Amino acid sequence: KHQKSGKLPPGPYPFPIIGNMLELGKKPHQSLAKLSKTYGPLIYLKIGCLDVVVVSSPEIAKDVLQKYDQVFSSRSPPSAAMAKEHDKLSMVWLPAENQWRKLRRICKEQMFSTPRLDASWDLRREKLLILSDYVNQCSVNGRTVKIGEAALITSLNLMSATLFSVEFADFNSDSSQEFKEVVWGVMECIGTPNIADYFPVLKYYDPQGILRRNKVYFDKLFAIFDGIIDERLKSRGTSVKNDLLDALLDLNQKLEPELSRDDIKHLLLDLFGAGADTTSSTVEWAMTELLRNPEKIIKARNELRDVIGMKKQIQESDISKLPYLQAVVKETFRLHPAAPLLVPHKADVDVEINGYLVPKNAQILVNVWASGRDSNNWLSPDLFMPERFLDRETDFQGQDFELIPFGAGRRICPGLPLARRMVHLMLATLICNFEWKLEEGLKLEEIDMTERYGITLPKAIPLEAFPIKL
Ligand code: HEM
Repeated sequence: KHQKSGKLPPGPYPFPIIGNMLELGKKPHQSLAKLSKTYGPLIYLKIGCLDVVVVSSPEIAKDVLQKYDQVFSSRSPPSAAMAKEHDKLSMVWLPAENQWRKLRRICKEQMFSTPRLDASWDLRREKLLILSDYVNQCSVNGRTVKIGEAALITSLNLMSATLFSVEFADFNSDSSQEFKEVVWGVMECIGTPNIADYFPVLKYYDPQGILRRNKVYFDKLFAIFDGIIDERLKSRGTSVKNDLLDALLDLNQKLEPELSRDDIKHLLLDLFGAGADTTSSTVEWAMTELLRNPEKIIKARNELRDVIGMKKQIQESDISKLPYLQAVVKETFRLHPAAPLLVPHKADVDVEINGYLVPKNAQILVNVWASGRDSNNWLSPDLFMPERFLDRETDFQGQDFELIPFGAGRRICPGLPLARRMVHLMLATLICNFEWKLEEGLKLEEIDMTERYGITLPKAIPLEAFPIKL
């Protein structure tokens, strides 16, 4: 039981039983940003039975994610994550202890380190050609491209290439549709506000049926993974792929296995679940901002042409030579962080922050969406202005707390190095050899900018535009 002596952070007055639940509304990141304007950068809410503490300034985010990192690195898994005992096996939801540390280490060593990523680049290269061919076809046939969908299929392709050299999501195939829908379904289940998360007695009743739906999606996904694993086990004798799946199976087949088959399937689920939608919605927002700002897309294209030349395919090693494109990506992360409240952390013990008590077991939300749009941190925060990053060193790798779309500290997104490559590559592919026209009659300033809240923050109305081959 936590000591009641300390003073809780300020916040709106809670109603009986539901507490401040109604304050969250349909877009919690926006409602919470508003509340922090009234109550300050550290606020306290009671949501049902849950203590919730919301952080909205870089300074306090640094306290939580760096200074007191150790006591704020647990999670309280949402009840949707209990499907197939995912909460007990998953890198995303495990507490920051041994099994979690092992999974993070394996991912880093086998997949996300620079040498590993450089070595798997060839597998990703052709998936970008598929994207470019698809856009080209749309241009020939005078059809629009749904940017978010094309980016999602490409993310799934790039990730399945990196993870197990297999292609799931061909642009037209049935299997791609199914895989895409399953991944979307999982995201929706985890992202839908679930009353059972705020009233633990409801956990086992699953009043909204979210847990049941999620189980069905997990079963489908595991059936796909089982198929891939079985096939690989058969072919391993004769051919070596040397991808993540081979590395995981090596660990599984050691005399004293480091990973069970279940561990492997839950890990793959985490990687696809956490990586696909975040990456593709970032690309969709970047293209949306660029289409609204024609002079900026031209600037980005000119830079690409200077550096890589016309018609040539971008290489991952080119990214570091493209400061303007990098600035476009940073500016997109500032205004449209894919996980606006990060993934909730949990306090293991009572901690005093900024003179206030953050009680044990409180859920900690870091509102990176709010600090990205806060005029205390940014000049003209509402303007899309990549130029602001050209003369400052700020990066999104977890050191500069005014820009932490991937979090910071020990829970920082492990997929960051791959995500960084994928986002730049997809954008470069879409920008370099194509001009984009909006649908008939739609004016630049009419592009809808509404966000749809979930665990990620995609555009509510998908962006569609006509490509014109240059
Ligand atoms: C633009 C793309 C991406 C963004 C914005 C993003 C953002 C994030 C954020 C904010 C977190 C939570 C950090 C925290 O708890 O404080 C996270 C966790 C995670 N991300 Fe990403 N991510 C992206 C892409 C990826 C990719 C491509 C992968 C894998 C291939 C991935 C795998 C994960 C995993 C496994 C976790 C959980 C880590 C843990 O709890 O220890 N993410 N990501």
